Amino acid sequence: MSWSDFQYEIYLNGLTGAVPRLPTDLTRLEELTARRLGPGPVGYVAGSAGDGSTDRANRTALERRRIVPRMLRDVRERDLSVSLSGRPLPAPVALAPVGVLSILHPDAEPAAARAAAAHGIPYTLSSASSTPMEEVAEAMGEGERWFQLYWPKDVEVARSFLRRAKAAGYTALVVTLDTPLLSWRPRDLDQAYLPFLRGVGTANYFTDHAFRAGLAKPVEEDPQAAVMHFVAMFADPGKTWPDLEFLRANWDGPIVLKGVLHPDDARAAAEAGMDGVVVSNHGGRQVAGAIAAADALPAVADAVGDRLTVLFDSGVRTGADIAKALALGADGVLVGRPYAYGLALDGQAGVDHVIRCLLAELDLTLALSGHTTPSTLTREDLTETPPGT
Ligand SMILES: Cc1cc2nc3c(=O)[nH]c(=O)nc-3n(C[C@H](O)[C@H](O)[C@H](O)COP(=O)(O)O)c2cc1C
Ligand SMILES: O=C(O)C(=O)c1ccccc1
Repeated sequence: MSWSDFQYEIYLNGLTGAVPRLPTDLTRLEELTARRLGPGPVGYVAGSAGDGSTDRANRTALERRRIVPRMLRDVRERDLSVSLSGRPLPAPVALAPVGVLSILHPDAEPAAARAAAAHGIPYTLSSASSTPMEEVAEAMGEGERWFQLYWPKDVEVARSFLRRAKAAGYTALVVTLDTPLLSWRPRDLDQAYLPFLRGVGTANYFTDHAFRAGLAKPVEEDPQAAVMHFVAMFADPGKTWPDLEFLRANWDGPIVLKGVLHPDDARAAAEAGMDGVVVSNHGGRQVAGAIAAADALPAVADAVGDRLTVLFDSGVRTGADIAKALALGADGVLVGRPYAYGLALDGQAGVDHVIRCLLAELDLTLALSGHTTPSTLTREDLTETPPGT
């Protein structure tokens, strides 16, 4: 079975007049979602920080890199599987943590988790999910189960989350560093729309005994106060590098730091005993004016690629984008908004569609560029068009 069999499946279905329910060019999903959903939810998902310049730069930085295909290399047999920190994966792709998915579809996180599990692709559950982590863990099946931690101010809640995640069978911890505060997001500000203030994205907190212990009244009696407590404690702008010892001491699996853009921060992650980094600017949602993630990737890969697993996200929309990220030094990529739109448009089937499109296109991109495995892609396979041309 090859990932690109999906291509033939689509053509064969076409013989009976059927066409795919969603477009196979995933860059079209945002516009379709915008037509389907209200302006609040779509603004929240599609929006980004400030003037949107980093969001756009993420795409431009990938588009400026062009693949230089090689010919006559026998590409009949291909294998997309990789090993990340010694764990085998069927392809160098995972679903990024995206909080509050119930604003997009009632089936929310469990649907995304099931779609990923059906392909053996890791799903990263956000701390700010609309469904408690235990319930989503069930939906993830027996493969990898990644949990993303927003590192709370309250150390008891942090401890409790790590304990619960371990008990629920999560295999890796993804700690997001770039969101100690929520950024300036004009699309949300102009609509006065924030999901948490409407009680979405708090499921892990409201079910947590340590969180509940910090409330004057039970959540059920004063939900508004519970929401305000969540907003005040879900992240901590006071944390510094030595605090990572707490995570190492309280989590005995792999730890990946998400939101690293400077090679010195990547080196600090290695020195702190971390297992990996995600080169990411949070899909342009945090620092408007930040470096494009693809522009930051090569220096981080050079600094720690031999010591840490280097993952990448922010701007991946096509199989070719994945190939480019791998060529720039990533071991794997996370995909954010595309699967969120897939969920919004067609629930679990929509997420399945997004995964199949990305992996089929990656398989074909590799083959047509002269590769049979992700591991042979290097910077030599890319050219870079100077900015502004
Ligand atoms: C609606 C939305 C919610 C997000 N929630 C989280 C989150 O809870 N935790 C986190 O670490 N990242 C979160 N992210 C960032 C993604 O994990 C990822 O870094 C980003 O979406 C990648 O960029 P892309 O959307 O261009 O693929 C969120 C992104 C979006 C669009
Ligand atoms: O919106 C986001 O980008 C995000 O990361 C987030 C932060 C807090 C709660 C839910 C999602």
